[in-house]
Amino acid sequence: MTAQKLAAALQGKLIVSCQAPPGDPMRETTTLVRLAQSAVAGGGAAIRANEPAVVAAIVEAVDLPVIGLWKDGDIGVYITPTVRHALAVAEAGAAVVAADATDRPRPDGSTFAELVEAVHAAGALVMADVSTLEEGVEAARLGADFVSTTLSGYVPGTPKQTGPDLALVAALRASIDIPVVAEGRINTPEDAAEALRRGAHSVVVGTAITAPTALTARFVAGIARP
Ligand SMILES: CC(=O)N[C@H](C=O)[C@@H](O)[C@H](O)[C@H](O)COP(=O)(O)O
Repeated sequence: MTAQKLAAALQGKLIVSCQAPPGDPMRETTTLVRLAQSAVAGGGAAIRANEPAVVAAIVEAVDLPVIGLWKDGDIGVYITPTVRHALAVAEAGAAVVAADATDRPRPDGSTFAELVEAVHAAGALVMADVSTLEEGVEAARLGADFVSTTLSGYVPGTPKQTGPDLALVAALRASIDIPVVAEGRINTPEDAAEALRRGAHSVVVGTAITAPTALTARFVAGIARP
């Protein structure tokens, strides 16, 4: 699919992230496929999913574009950290490969520009997961098709917030021409609508829809006696 066609399909729409952390009972391929099917039934416009085997199973099971990634570890650059990871996600059938586009060193010594080139050569699009305005501007210059605020709050020096980084959404929207995706800590439908008002092209929601362990813990903390 071309970037223009996909962007048109996702404008103003909800992308549902169907992931589960290591050790979580939901981290099982058929369970994650069911989550993706539920996202389809509820009106989601695309799925974001982790790991080639899960991406492939969801591509097979649902008729929506899949934004794939491959998390490896949880420190430094861990979202699709190398060209090898990116190509495996593209080969699994993802329409879009999401990858860390921060300015930190990548484990294979490659550059984000090389990843973009390799993914495009494999026939997929690229979503740049960034933590700052500068990274988003650079990712757009390097040929990313979408920029997402995924990593704001998770990279040292970026604001720790309980909700989405709406200031980053607005700043990116004012600075680059490619679609800006709001992602990270979108906790409510109101957060999602506000992100669109602030200039997001689409919104990605994960935890608030697909993470019963984290949601249960949130309620448990909410009713704990002080
Ligand atoms: C920082 C990082 O590793 N983010 C990951 C990226 O794929 C996922 O763990 C998040 O669930 C996803 O970004 C959606 O965000 P939220 O779950 O807050 O709606």
